Amino acid sequence: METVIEANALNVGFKHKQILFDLSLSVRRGEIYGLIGPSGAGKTTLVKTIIGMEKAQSGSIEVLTHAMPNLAVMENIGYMAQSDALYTDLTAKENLDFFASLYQLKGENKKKRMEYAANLVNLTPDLGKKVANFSGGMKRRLSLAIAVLPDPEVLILDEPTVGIDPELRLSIWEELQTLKKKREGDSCYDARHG
Ligand SMILES: Nc1ncnc2c1ncn2[C@@H]1O[C@H](COP(=O)(O)OP(=O)(O)OP(=O)(O)O)[C@@H](O)[C@H]1O
Repeated sequence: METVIEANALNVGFKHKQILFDLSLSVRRGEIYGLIGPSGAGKTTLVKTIIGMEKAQSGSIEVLTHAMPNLAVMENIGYMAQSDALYTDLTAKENLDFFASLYQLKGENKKKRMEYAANLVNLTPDLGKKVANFSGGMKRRLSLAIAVLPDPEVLILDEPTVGIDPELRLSIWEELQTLKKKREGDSCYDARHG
């Protein structure tokens, strides 16, 4: 099976602190790859290095066979950050619409993807509400909806179900499993605490 994320001998650090030491990993197409570790271990740092937001001091990182950072590859990665990057003055629907446009979605396909993503996280009834009035869990759910919007080949989720109730958490994981089976094109990278 094709490798979609390939990290080799990565060393990443900030000023005087080394965070990742000689780290290598390989994620194949269709694989759900979970990363578990204590707070501060470097999970988010690794995620950011994979998508090209942090620079490695040495080593290499390729996504979909391209060295990162690579703008075209970025468009094929759904990324849900640990802290929600949402426009709180806009409604949930306006946020989805904005990010859908960033992902170059248009017309009927854009509408379908927005409906699918909102439904995935049970936010359809709340689409008209301003995000400023959302709870923490609702913001997490909207962030997850945004990550899946473009139907990406690689889905990177940093603690996706924190603050989401157990029932919805289960249904989100079931849906991610379905996505993986259905498309064989989704690779999920999930960072969470052990
Ligand atoms: N931009 C930065 N500048 C300096 N230090 C940083 C920076 N980003 C992260 N760190 C440090 O790197 C270490 C790893 O942080 P990181 O966020 O990757 O951990 P984590 O495993 O994701 O933790 P958590 O589970 O709490 O989110 C921490 O000690 C953190 O303070």
